[in-house]
Amino acid sequence: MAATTLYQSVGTLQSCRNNGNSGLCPDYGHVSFRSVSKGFKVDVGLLRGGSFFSRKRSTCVIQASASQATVFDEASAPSSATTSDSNKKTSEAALILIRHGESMWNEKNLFTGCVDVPLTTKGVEEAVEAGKRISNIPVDMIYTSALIRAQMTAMLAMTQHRRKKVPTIIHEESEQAGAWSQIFSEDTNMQCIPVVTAWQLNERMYGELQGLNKQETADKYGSEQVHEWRRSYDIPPPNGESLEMCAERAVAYFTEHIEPQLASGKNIMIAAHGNSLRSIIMYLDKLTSQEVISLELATGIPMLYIFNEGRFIRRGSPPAPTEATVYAYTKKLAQYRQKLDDMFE
Ligand SMILES: O=C(O)[C@@H](CO)OP(=O)(O)O
Repeated sequence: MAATTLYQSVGTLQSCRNNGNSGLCPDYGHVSFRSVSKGFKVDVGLLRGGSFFSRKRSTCVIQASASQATVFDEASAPSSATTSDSNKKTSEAALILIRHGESMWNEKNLFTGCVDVPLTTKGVEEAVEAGKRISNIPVDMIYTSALIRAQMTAMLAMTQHRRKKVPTIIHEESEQAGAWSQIFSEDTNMQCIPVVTAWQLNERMYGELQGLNKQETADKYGSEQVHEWRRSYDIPPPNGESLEMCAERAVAYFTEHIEPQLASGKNIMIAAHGNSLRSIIMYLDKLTSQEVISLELATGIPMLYIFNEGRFIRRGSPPAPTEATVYAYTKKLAQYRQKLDDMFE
C-alpha cells in the first residue's frame, strides 16, 4: 500500500464548502467529522464521485498536520466493498489487537505470566477507553486468551461499541457445555459476537519468576539478566517460555485459526497479552528477533491492522473520541462508520 499523507487531502478538503457533518467529497470521497475546539475532526475514506449531503450548515475547516495520519491509497482498496459487518465479497478485513488493561499484578510490579489475575480499576478504565477507540470499527469475532484479564478487557471494550452487538463466549470445554449454551433465535444470534477463548494466546509462561517482584528480582540477579529474561527472543526465564517458545503456540494458533477467518472477510479483535501479542506482531510486521526486543506494548491501547489480499497493513491506534487528530479509514471502514452514523445519530 502506498500511503499518501493527509496533508495532500487536506488541501482539497479545505476547498470544499460543506453543509453537514458527513458526506461525500467529489474529489476525495467520504468524509465525516465532528467539531473539536479548532476546526473539525475528519475521517477520510476514499470514494470517488458523489456529492455532499447535509445535516446542518457549517464550513469545513480542517486543521491537521501531515504527521498526524495517513490516508489509505484507493488503488489498493478493494473495489466491491459493502457496508455489512462481515463482508465476504472482498478479502479485506480489520484486525484489532488489544493488550489487556492494567492487572492487579501489573500494579504490584509482579511477574504474572500464566497466573490468572483480574484488572485493577485503572485497567477497567483503560479497557473502556480502548473500546471507545474502536467503537466505529466492525468486529465479527473476538479471540481472547484463557485468562480473565484479557477476557475482561474484551468484554469491557465491547460495551462501548456503537453497533451494540453482544459478545458471547463460546463454550466448547465439553459437549454438554456447548449444548447448554446454545441460542435458539436466529435474530438474537445475528446480534451476538462469538468470543473464542484460547490458551494458546495466553501470556508467556514466566516459569519460576511468576509471582516475584520485578524490581527485587533485578536487585537480586542484576538488571541485565532480568532484561534478558524479559525481552530476549530465545532465552527463557528459569523453567519458563522464551518469546520464541510463546510464538510457537501463539503464532501457530493465529495462522491456523484466526487468519482463515480474516481471509473470509471476518473482522477480528484479539485481546491478549504483552508477550503473546509481541510474538503475533513480530509475525504480522515481519520483525526480526533483534527488532522484537525493543517492541513494547502499552496496556489497553488497541492497534489496528488491515488484512488485504493476504497482507497485513499496520494502521496504528485509532484515536480516542476526544482527540483532535485525524484518522483515515479504508473505504470499507468508512462505509461501516457511515452506516453507524445513519443508524444511531
Ligand atoms: O509479568 C508479565 O506477565 C509480563 C507482562 O506484564 O511482564 P513483562 O513486561 O516482564 O513481559
